[in-house]
Amino acid sequence: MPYSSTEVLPDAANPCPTLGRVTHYVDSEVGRLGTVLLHRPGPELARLTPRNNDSLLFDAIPWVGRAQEEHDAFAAALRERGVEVLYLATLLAETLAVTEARAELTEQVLRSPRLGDALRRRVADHLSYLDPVALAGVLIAGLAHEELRVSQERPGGLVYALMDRHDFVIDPLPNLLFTRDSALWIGDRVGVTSLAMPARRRESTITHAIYRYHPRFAGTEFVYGPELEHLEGGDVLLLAPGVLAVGVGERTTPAGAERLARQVFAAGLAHTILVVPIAQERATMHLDTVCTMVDVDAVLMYPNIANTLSAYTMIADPDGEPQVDGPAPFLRAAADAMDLDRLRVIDTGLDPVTAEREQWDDGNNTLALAPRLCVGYERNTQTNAQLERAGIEVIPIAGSELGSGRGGPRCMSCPLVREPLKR
Ligand SMILES: NC(=[NH2+])NCCC[C@H](N)C(=O)O
Repeated sequence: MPYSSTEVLPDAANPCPTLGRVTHYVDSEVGRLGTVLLHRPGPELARLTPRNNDSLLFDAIPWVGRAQEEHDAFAAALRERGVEVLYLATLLAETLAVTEARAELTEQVLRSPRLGDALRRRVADHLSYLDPVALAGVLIAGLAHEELRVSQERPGGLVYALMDRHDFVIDPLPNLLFTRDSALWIGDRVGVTSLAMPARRRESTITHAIYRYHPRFAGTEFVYGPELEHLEGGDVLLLAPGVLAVGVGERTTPAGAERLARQVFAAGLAHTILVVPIAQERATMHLDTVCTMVDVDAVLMYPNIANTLSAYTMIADPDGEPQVDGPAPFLRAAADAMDLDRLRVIDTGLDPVTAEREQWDDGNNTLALAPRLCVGYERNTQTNAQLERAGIEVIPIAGSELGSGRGGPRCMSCPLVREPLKR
């Protein structure tokens, strides 16, 4: 079955420079991690206030300097294990050196109907003077009312005059930190996702531009686009080569899961998609908040739902049309699709209260660096102890500030290269 192409195997042991064409390839959650995309949090986090943190999807006001230290330690832990770390802001600045990319990203910001013509002209003029690094900074951290100078020669019009001092002319993107959600790789193709929450929609204009215009990604084919039905990367797990699980709930819609199935079937990237309904709540906004993989046949799962999670199985009929079957218990359906007798479950909590606390703090959201080796937040002591007992090594990282956005190591990383799993 042509669901993965073997001609494009990457050399994971051989890190590549940011510029120049490289082969990217991911066919599982656990194959040895070669390259990952991170975003070091910056001034966009300093935009969070008690007035806007809810709509910007943060549960607290992070201490920016400490969040950066925690993030640097996360990146260092990955590099120490031979992982190439790419930074989104660097790729964005390099992308903005391409004239079409700069024009497109600027135009997308200016298109906002909130601006009005006079302010739009003023913002266009302001942005036109910025070099690629500074423009990348504004696209990420936004532009505050106070940061835009207006005068008689450079008027901001009625909109600027009536704007609250605390409003943004360009909204910041504090959730770019969670690079998992705005794009995903399946095999050698990238999918730019379609984010559900208004505070995050503009993120995919950035990932779309990077993957279309940055020389490193020249020729990469797309398996999903931001104009399609809602789909977020945190909901997509590559259970095994050819087998995907897609959570549907607060973010990814059933229509998004069905669209992804059509696209991956048409591209020959998978033969089975398991669609997993999850509660439409903040605590379980993505499938990866309750389930991540830690070995080729093992998942770390929130115990309070492990036995109630169900799945609809989609396979392609001979015309490529998705056929839906189920629901069936998720663990059974997954094992069948993965051709295993059973999927091992590492239970995260000892009692329901500890489980609930550690799930909230992203205990279930681990990033596998290889089979049986993962990164997890150190604060989830009981979850990590359970993992160690099950023979999974945990690299603990601090996340007291990073965690205030409700995302753990998996959310904060988008793998671009993993060693292919042997089938
Ligand atoms: N893959 C994930 N679980 N991502 C977590 C994203 C958290 C982010 N604050 C949001 O609400 O969108």
